[in-house]
Amino acid sequence: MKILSFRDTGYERFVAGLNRRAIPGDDVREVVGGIIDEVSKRGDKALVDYAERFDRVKLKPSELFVTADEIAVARKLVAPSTKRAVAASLKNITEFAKRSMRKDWSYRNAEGARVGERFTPFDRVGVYVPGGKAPLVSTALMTAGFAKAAKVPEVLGATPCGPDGTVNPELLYALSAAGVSEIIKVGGAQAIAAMALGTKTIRPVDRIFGPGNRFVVEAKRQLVGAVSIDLLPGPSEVLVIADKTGNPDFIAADLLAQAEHGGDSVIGFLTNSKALIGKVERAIERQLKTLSRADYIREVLDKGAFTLLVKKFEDAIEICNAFAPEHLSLVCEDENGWLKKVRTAGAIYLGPLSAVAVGDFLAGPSHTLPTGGAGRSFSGLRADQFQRRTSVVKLTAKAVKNSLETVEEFARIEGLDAHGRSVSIRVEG
Ligand SMILES: NC(=O)c1ccc[n+]([C@@H]2O[C@H](COP(=O)([O-])OP(=O)(O)OC[C@H]3O[C@@H](n4cnc5c(N)ncnc54)[C@H](O)[C@@H]3O)[C@@H](O)[C@H]2O)c1
Ligand SMILES: [Zn+2]
Repeated sequence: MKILSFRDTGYERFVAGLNRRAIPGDDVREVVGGIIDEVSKRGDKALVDYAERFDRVKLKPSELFVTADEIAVARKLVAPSTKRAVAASLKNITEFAKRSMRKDWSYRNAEGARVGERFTPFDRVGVYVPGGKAPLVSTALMTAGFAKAAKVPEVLGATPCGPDGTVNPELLYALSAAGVSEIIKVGGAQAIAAMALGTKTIRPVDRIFGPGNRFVVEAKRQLVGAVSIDLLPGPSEVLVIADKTGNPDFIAADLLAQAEHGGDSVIGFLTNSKALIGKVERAIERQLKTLSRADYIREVLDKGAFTLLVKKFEDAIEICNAFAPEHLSLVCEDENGWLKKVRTAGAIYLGPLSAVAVGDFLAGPSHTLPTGGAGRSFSGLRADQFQRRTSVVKLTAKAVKNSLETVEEFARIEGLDAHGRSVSIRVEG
């Protein structure tokens, strides 16, 4: 793990580099552009070819969908303890979603017109669940669970299948428990293209949700316009900010948990306590010995982890706001005071006991969060993103009359006579 102190040369440059913009590289942009093009021209045939190339599976176009039988088998295979865990997580998700959903409202404006907003669920959405490295059961819930809470009638799930053509039964169970109506065994950028553009067998959706690797994220970005999207949730990251009160064992555990997410993970630890850095390092070494994937985690830490000794605690908060971490663990005295100063983090875990993993699986807010600096411009996935918004305007005779003078003035300036007339005619009549 890289360790830098504010006294070191290179510190300023490193910190400046943490002020990121989520701009994809040329290579990913081109690869994904090509995939979208192929799917739009060759539809299901392209999906079958990419499944063979990237997921090493031979499928026929008729085998792209998970069958009702496969779901039924998954339901039987899944252990009661898994069913309980899925239910516990869905319960919190549903309650959290209910509270963040937008509600219809109206009021009378200055001229006496009734104006308001109406919210209706999207008709058909797509939910991508990554499947490249692990069956992300929790991600199925943290996306589709919100669609269900918002009462979206049609939810198309997409996830890559294994070389034997099957999808992990726990994942199938979770998708079905979260109310997904159809599931395609398609991964990567090609899945996003298929959901956005449609193919012979796959009907297109109105909006696409869910995280993925850089190919998935880039496909969502390129297809905005054909569909809308939730956000750009890519490879996971954590920033831990602690003062001298930080518990080194807990901090080490969170950093190791984050590293477990894999190759592209970014893991940062910021503190104004030099003593804590040494303690956390030793705790990491101690805990690594007890973990089954120690070698792998060590590699991820070497590649993506950094520790910074900042001069003042507020420097850490400033770096955090520039970095816009997906997850922030904030452990310090006066945590509520410092909390107010954090603006760009996707999700904040407050205090020593708030393990990020509880948010990953259970707490209620979606773990689908902006990464790569996108937290400056996007928020995490929310239930109200599954609602389409429409405004409603209703005029009474009095409101038309009261509106006339202002409308006529705008109509005159903009040279739109017919607009003025369409209102005056209602007053005269
Ligand atoms: N930000 C969040 O909220 C959040 C939540 C969960 C997961 N994630 C992230 O999602 C990611 C999941 O990644 P993953 O790879 O395991 O699964 P994935 O399903 O996103 O990607 C697998 C697919 O990528 C495509 N692919 C692989 N190599 C390719 C190549 N060279 N060219 C073109 N396409 C290629 C293949 O089609 C494959 O099916 C992780 O980085 C994880 O951190 C983020
Ligand atoms: Zn995690």
